[in-house]
Amino acid sequence: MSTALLEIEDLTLSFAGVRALDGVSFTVGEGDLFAVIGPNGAGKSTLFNCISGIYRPESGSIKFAGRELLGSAPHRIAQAGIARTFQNVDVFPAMTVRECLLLARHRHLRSGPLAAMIRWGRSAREERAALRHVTEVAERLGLGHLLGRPVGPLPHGVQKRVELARSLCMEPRLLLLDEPVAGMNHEETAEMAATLREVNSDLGVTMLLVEHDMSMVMGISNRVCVLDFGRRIALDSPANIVRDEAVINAYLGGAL
Ligand SMILES: Nc1ncnc2c1ncn2[C@@H]1O[C@H](COP(=O)(O)OP(=O)(O)OP(=O)(O)O)[C@@H](O)[C@H]1O
Repeated sequence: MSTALLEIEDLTLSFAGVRALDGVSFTVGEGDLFAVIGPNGAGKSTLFNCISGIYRPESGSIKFAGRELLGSAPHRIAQAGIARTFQNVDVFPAMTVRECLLLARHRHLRSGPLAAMIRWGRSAREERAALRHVTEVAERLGLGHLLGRPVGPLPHGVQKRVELARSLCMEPRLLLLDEPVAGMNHEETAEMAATLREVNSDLGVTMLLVEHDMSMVMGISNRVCVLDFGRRIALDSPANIVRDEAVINAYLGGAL
């Protein structure tokens, strides 16, 4: 059994009387490729928003590497080592891939604008290191030849890879992936699945994934948590989840 990296305990949050999360608990182990699935409105995005500090749950606890995250601002949570990808790449379309990745990387630098003026030596070194790191990440994700190209006109599948690269430039310990293959064709989905597996095993990045593509989820994850109406209805290996009657009735009957 791996060491616990993310411990979610009894998380509850309501919106105008609707229980978006209702006493949800689970643990993501270091190195896991952990999926959260469930029908529309099950509470998956709400869960991500709680972990990344955008929503504050009414009760419960979210521990990351043993430290309570509840009440921490989103930028503190990111600094603690949790990065997140969004369903759509949220950048200025005219930005190049390089600029987009450098922007993410800059949050990682120690020098702010003032330090950049005063201690330009360290700042220049950090800039060079940032550029090296961004290039390495882009090459690993097959984006090296696109570094100078604007993000806006790139095909959807490539933009999703840029989004993944952007989050990896922050060197996260835990990556929250929000529907990483939504809108992708079969080939792009297979490529993205292989990349995620590689990032998980080669870079040792633990992943928490929300996705509706069930064959992709079952193919890459080692643990699956199923939510329905804000409640956890199952938590098991993919092989057992596809046979679970409650899961089939609530979700997989329609999704497989
Ligand atoms: N900001 C909000 N204000 C009001 N209700 C919300 C808000 N965010 C989520 N909800 C409600 O909480 C419930 C859970 O929604 P959530 O978006 O977390 O589900 P989901 O599992 O991510 O769905 P999907 O698969 O469609 O993205 C839904 O009933 C939704 O309408």
